[in-house]
Amino acid sequence: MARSAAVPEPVLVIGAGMVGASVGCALTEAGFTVHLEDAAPAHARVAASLGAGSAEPVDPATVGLVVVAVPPRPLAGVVAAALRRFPTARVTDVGSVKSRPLQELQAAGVDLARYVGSHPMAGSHRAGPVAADPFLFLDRTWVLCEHPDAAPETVRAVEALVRACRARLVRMDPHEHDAAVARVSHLPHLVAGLVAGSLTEVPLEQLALAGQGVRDVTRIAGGDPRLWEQIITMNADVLAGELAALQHRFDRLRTALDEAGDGEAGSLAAWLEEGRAGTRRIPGKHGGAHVEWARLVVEIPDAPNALGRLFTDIGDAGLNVEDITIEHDPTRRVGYLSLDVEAEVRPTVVALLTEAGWTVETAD
Ligand SMILES: NC(=O)c1ccc[n+]([C@@H]2O[C@H](COP(=O)([O-])OP(=O)(O)OC[C@H]3O[C@@H](n4cnc5c(N)ncnc54)[C@H](O)[C@@H]3O)[C@@H](O)[C@H]2O)c1
Ligand SMILES: O=C(O)C(=O)C[C@]1(C(=O)O)C=C[C@@H](O)C=C1
Repeated sequence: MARSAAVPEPVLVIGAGMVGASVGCALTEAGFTVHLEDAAPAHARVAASLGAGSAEPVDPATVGLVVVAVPPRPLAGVVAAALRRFPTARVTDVGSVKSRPLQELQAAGVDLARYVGSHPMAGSHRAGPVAADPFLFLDRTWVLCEHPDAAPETVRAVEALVRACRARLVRMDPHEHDAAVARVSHLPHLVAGLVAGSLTEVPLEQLALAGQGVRDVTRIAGGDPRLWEQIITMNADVLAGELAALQHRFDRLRTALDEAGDGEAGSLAAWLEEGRAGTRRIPGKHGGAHVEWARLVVEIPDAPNALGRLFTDIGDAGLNVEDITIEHDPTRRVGYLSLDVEAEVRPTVVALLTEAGWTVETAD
């Protein structure tokens, strides 16, 4: 992988957990020298063994960039200490909340010329270095939250970090950032927790029916409660307003349900339609507009290289497949490959594959 210029080296990642170790892996993969430090030294060692950098101490005078990837509560203290310990290094952090840590640093009178906060909008419900992924940030948004005291070279160093991790840079004021993540990250996490929490009271024989729907809605609720308690607490003021708006939606749902029970399904249909409209507003890949995928299922004979032939046929036709899943028929010696393609090209794909001799089932 080619090195992108201007990430000041060596880089020191403080907090070698899921995000820190992923930053280390991405930078190491891009050819940069990375050192790792963690309050739990075993985390730094595990991250190093996974290719995130070196767990050996670094000469403080040489450090070019410090990436602080610790939980939100200790974050400002760790940033302040890093500015003292590494006198020529630029410092950033990847914390999920941006206003409170900045306020804490400003209140402590820290000189912030060498610090600017940032936040990669990529993560996982898993914690610790074992969840590290060098491609975590690939084509994901990474928010840079500038403040008036940040020196231009500091901003440039963090821009270079984002580029080296192959993410897409977005600039936002810290307050604006916290308002946005309250809506697109923190509130969704709380709502997932509401649904998942209610599952603790569902009998096991009912849970046995769980399909993909409930898994999709609850996955993020599996995140580390110790981390999320800190994220939510540090953005609690903004979230209070979001919860009030949600309560209003909830009340509308109650009324719509009562009306539906009385044979008047109009407002329930409108409520559901609004939900669907919301899903369509979420940007698609590469930050582009939402794209509606259409699914088709191809029967794959249990024969040598059947999958290879299918992908050759798809590739020869110049078609782009967005996602695939494979299921095996329990009774016949065939498998079923589900292909997600752009809705508008589905008829073309069906026609081409049928012509090439494949048995294609469509949902219609
Ligand atoms: N989890 C996500 O999806 C996600 C995504 C983007 C940003 N973030 C942010 O990234 C940061 C790290 O989150 P994570 O998911 O990697 O958590 P994690 O629990 O996987 O890792 C945190 C690491 O920090 C270490 N640590 C804690 N206090 C420390 C201290 N004072 N000094 C040095 N090391 C310390 C822990 O031992 C742990 O290894 C948080 O601020 C979080 O808000 C998380
Ligand atoms: O994918 C997940 O598991 C996440 O929750 C990642 C997620 C998000 O809400 O998108 C969570 C918190 C972070 O601050 C950034 C990213």
